[in-house]
Amino acid sequence: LDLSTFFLGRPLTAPLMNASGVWCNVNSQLHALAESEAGAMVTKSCTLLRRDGNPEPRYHTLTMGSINSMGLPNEGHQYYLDYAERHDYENKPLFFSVAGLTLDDNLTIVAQIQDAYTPALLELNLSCPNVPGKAQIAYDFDALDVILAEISSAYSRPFGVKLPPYFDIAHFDEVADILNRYEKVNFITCINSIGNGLMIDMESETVLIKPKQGFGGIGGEYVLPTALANVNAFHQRCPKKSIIGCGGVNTGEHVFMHLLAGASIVQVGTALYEQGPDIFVRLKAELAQIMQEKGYKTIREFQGKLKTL
Ligand SMILES: C=Cc1c(C(=O)O)[nH]c(=O)[nH]c1=O
Repeated sequence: LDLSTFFLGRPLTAPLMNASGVWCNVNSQLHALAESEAGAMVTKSCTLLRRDGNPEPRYHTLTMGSINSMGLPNEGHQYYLDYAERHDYENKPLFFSVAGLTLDDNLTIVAQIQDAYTPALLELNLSCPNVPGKAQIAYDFDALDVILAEISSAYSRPFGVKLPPYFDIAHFDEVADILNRYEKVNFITCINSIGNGLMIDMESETVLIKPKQGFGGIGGEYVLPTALANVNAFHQRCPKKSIIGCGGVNTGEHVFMHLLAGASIVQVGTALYEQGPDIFVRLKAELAQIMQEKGYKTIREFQGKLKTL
């Protein structure tokens, strides 16, 4: 039974990795991911300089997922470049997430990744919903076009984008048209959290997190249908690009659904946050069990083969 998958010519031991921001802020967490059964891993989205992020409480577990308004806390881009230098790329590929606060910051960080000759793969995060006063780039289609043009000319290697969820077919069409104009964008990670949800504590009649009057990104089981739709929408519209699925994954069935919808790799966020890196052992076993029952020997046999009625 072959759970391995190929991504940009690289064999991965499993089509599983963390979602950026989860279990990947500091070296101890990155080391744990490197030692885990995940087939790849990604660093926390970084800014030019270190950030404390938003005031706490800024993450809360919900019955079917999570709400977060972390505010982009990270150790600054150099910290992750230092990690990328030490990472064992024979063990598993490393993705490097960047979420600069300005276009210039993004260009500065990307230039330094370029100069570092690191084998890490750039995942440009265009979808952070939690930096007060900063609208998501990927919801501003002109800004999206500009940043892709700028990064494409500043960065000589293929890269990927981390997108927020879209909820309108016209938006899938328009964003895919923009992405397809950039052949250097050779993977798309769908989805980031569903921005600016709100949950309430009945006993205290209060919001659950401190930042932004309680508004935060929603993750976990709640977002699975939206995540699958975005994976499939971009899989259909961007045939020359690979899709990395993210959103709502907590079982082998969820992994199978993301792969069937068109994902090549599946990221785990909320469930990883709650259960830790051992989750990859369980997800691999559950996916293998499902493939066994269905008579699939490799992921290629069903990947992207979602049927319609
Ligand atoms: C990079 C910031 C992000 C954050 C954050 O640091 O608040 N939370 C998310 O759910 N998605 C993000 O992209």
